[in-house]
Amino acid sequence: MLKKLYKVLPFLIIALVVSAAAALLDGLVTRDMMGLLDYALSGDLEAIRERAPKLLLTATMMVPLGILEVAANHLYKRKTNVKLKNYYISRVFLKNISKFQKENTARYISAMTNDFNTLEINLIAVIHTVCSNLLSFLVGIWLLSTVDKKLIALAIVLILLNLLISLLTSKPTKKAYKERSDLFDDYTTYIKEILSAFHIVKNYNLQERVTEDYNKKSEVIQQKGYIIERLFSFISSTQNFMISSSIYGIIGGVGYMALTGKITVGGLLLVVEGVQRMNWPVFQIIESLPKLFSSGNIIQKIEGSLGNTDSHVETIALKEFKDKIEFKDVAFHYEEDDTLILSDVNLEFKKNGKYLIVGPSGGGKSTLLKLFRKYFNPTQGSIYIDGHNMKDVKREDYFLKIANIEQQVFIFEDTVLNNITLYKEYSEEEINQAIKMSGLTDFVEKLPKGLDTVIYDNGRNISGGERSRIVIARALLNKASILFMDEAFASLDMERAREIEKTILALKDITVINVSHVLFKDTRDMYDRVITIKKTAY
Ligand SMILES: Nc1ncnc2c1ncn2[C@@H]1O[C@H](COP(=O)(O)OP(=O)(O)OP(=O)(O)O)[C@@H](O)[C@H]1O
Repeated sequence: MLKKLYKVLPFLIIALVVSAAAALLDGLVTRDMMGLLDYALSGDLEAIRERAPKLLLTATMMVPLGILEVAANHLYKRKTNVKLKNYYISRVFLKNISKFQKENTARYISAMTNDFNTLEINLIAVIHTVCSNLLSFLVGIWLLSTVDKKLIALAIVLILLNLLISLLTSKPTKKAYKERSDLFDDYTTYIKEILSAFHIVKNYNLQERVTEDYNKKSEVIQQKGYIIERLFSFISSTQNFMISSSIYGIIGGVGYMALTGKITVGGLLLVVEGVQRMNWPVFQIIESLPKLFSSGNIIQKIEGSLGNTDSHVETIALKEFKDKIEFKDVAFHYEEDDTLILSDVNLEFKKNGKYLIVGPSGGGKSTLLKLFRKYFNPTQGSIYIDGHNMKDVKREDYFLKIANIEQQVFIFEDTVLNNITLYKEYSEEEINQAIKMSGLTDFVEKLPKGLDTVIYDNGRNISGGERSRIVIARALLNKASILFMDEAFASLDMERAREIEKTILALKDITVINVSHVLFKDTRDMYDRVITIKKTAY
């Protein structure tokens, strides 16, 4: 993940160059002003007249440079945030479907919200803060060195002292941030759960209990936030003390030099100004370093959520489904349980054939479909597509050939049209045909804006049957070679289900594999084969 930061290095460099220019210009203005003060005290009006316009011009340039500095910093932060988030989401989508489904999605939500926010503040902003403050600090040293080079040694002592505090405090800071991030994972899971179970909470009058639990969890998170703040206030006050003592030491030293006539009044003020200029950057750097160090743990945690990816390399490209899919001596059990769900499966599915899979509840029908869909590989035996072991077939090629109609329907918060086409280009005729075949014509005609009507919140404003017909239209439009259906008609009335099933079974150029509890007498004969799965696991 850190490697991605190299890609935004040019933006960081631009931001720092602008910051350096602004700090240098500021330093020059300060130095020249103190010079003018010395001329004023010595009554040299000629020198003042000569230098004042130049100083005024230089000082005016500070305004546009300041604006540019803010803009460049903002650009760097924006680019970096977007880059890291892009990297994360694209890696998440590289995950195998089965592995992803096994994990708690709250982990990703927490990473994409809380952990990325922490990184934005503790890593992305801090990298810029540390570098730009270092530049301001160097300008401060330069100002001191124009008065007396020995003062640089004092500045170095100041840095070392504060660096030591940072290192000493970084360990507890790291720990507190990691604990807080883990707490956020649990918290997100919990919120996700109570919101998904909203109706159960209301129906069973569990509001009080849930509110109490929620308050307790919020309290723990707030407490952890308070511990982090307390830690930082301790760090800041110790640093304040160290920095103030060092500054007073330096000011005392140059005060003595001024009294003994070793430096001018302008020089004295320049030293005070230089020290002040070093004070703020040092404070900022030291405050930021523990945050920067704590980012390592968060990055590790984010990277951890990206693990668990399939390492098997698929080598076979599949241009077209030409002939058949065969299950040869296939047995399967889920990773976390040794009980065989399927065993001795020897089946052949011909291209454009129509197959119905029936069997008892828990018999393994959906599991068989998951093997078909490449969510899992068989524990024993193999599945072949056109003679190629399915395990080695590139999933992106295979997924282009298949369409799915499942019981669990997902509808995007978008128009009916986009939900049917899934943002791909189809002709009007193709779209109308899919709408007709899935029995959506009446529904679309009644909609206030027709196909442009927006469906809200996973289909809140439409019925279960309408949602499932949208998904049927989506699958038909996709013109896949193989259509997998898992209790696809469960939310439809018998009449409509039978009608759509007939339409689908009448399609010539598609292989249909339909898992269903229900077997209609009048569609039975339209299938090439009805396969009954027997329950293996008891
Ligand atoms: N992800 C999983 N991890 C472990 N066991 C699972 C998993 N999914 C399903 N099972 C188990 O596998 C068995 C078969 O489940 P499956 O969903 O394939 O059956 P099914 O025939 O489709 O049932 P139904 O008709 O009730 O949907 C069940 O005993 C189930 O508990």
